[in-house]
Amino acid sequence: MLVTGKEILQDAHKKGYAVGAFNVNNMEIVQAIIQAAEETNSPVILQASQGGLKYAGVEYIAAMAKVAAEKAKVPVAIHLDHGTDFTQIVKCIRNGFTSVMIDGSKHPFEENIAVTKKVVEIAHAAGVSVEAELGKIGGTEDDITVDEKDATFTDPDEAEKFVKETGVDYLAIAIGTAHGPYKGEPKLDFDRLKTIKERLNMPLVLHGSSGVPEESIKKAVSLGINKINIDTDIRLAFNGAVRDFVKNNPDVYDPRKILGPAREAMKEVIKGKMTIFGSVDRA
Ligand SMILES: O=C(COP(=O)(O)O)N(O)CCCOP(=O)(O)O
Ligand SMILES: [Zn+2]
Repeated sequence: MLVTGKEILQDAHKKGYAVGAFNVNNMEIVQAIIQAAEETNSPVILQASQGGLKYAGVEYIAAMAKVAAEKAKVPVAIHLDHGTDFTQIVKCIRNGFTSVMIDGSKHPFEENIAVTKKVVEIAHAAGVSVEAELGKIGGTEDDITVDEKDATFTDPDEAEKFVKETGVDYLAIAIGTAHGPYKGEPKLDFDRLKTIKERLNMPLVLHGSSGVPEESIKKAVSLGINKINIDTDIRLAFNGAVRDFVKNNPDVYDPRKILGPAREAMKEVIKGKMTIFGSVDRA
């Protein structure tokens, strides 16, 4: 059933588990996520970045996600990931998204507060939940690039002021993760996470979670992470399955036969994440 991000994440926050937020760019990815959620009885967040909306069109993403959510036997929220453009954010709200991220992390602190407050006001008026970002999460994906040196961790004092002044529902924090594939093993600042959780006592979000070792993810969940963003690991599962199939079936040209195994491979990866996050049987 279609719910807001806040409904899903408040439960996760209260009971100490995390919910996967998986990026969608086409029908097979949407189906893989929903199948994984139903097979594990997990709540789940379908999310699209601005890059994903550019690729598929907001109407297509919204239509697929709404059908999927309304038919699903588990709670599903539809989330805009890394929204930076106010018009785009309003467009998502008008298209039925139940959660939006305003990523003001590239602005100075006071400006991040200002842009975030503006989105909270309009989103809450429409019954839509809001995620914001404080501190800079490094790494590269299609539309997001933050150099290592510019990646700055979230300051607990600033986080307290930020949340009080903006009224956001959940906060993406920078504690050592980065978007996209890792070169070495990411070292997460768990002490910082613990302090921020104690000070804010609200749902927290981890970006750049693909490739983070399982024990680090479990420790982050135990210390208060409740929404975990995954994109790269889904891309890698899709990519591997398609390449394998095409290599082994050079004469097959039916997209259903090529994309079907990719859907299955993505589903298995996503079910594994839900187990690690602790969202299994929480629906
Ligand atoms: O935090 C994450 C996922 O990080 P991961 O890929 O490292 O799992 N995200 O917000 C996904 C960002 C995807 O952006 P784009 O569609 O522009 O490439
Ligand atoms: Zn992200």
